[in-house]
Amino acid sequence: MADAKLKKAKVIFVLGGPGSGKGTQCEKIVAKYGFNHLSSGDLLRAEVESGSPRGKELQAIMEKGELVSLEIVLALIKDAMLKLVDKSPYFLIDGYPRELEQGTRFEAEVAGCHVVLYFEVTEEVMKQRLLKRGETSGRADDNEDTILQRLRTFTSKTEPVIKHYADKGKVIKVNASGTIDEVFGVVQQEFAKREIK
Ligand SMILES: Nc1ncnc2c1ncn2[C@H]1C[C@H](O)[C@@H](COP(=O)(O)OP(=O)(O)O)O1
Ligand SMILES: [Mg+2]
Repeated sequence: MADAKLKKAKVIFVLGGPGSGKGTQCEKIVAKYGFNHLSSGDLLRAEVESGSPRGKELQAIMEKGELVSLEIVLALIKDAMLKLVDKSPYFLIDGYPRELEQGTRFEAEVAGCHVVLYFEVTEEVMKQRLLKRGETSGRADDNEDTILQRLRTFTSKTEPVIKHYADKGKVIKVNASGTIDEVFGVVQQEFAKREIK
């Protein structure tokens, strides 16, 4: 059920393949605009860290590069949003929706989608960035086999989500192959065009 408190929420779905720079750009957006940032991956990893039975189940799924159940992700995001909505109405929802049903269920049960920020970059660049990140991230899924599986999951499941929102004129497509500051420059221009501030 949608919560009245979340009516004022302005949701920005942040999408892009693994390693496209979603987390990096969200950090820069938060620093400049003060928006709330929720990464479904971070919320899930926090659940794993907690060592709960649900966390253990989640870990097994994530190590295979598969997607976890819709109900769990939705509940984690909604709880987190309720705690933050008084701080800023804008929410960067990073790495969600991963598949179309996640988007439609989110819009029905949590809040509407204001806009989708999509970071586009080639698979080769994503792979290189992730292998580099894997040297220090400690993330179990930053290894070559899992990376390939995650890229495949992105193409088959998440690209249709982008198409769905593009058909509604809601997608801001950003070429994410430049430097971090170049990419952020484009993000700021696009936000200004849409009076996102
Ligand atoms: N524009 C850019 N140029 C070079 N490296 C970048 C970059 N944006 C991000 N990175 C680095 C930071 C990370 O080590 C890695 C993946 O970035 P990330 O923000 O964690 O991606 P995502 O959250 O989309 O998986 O690539
Ligand atoms: Mg990330």
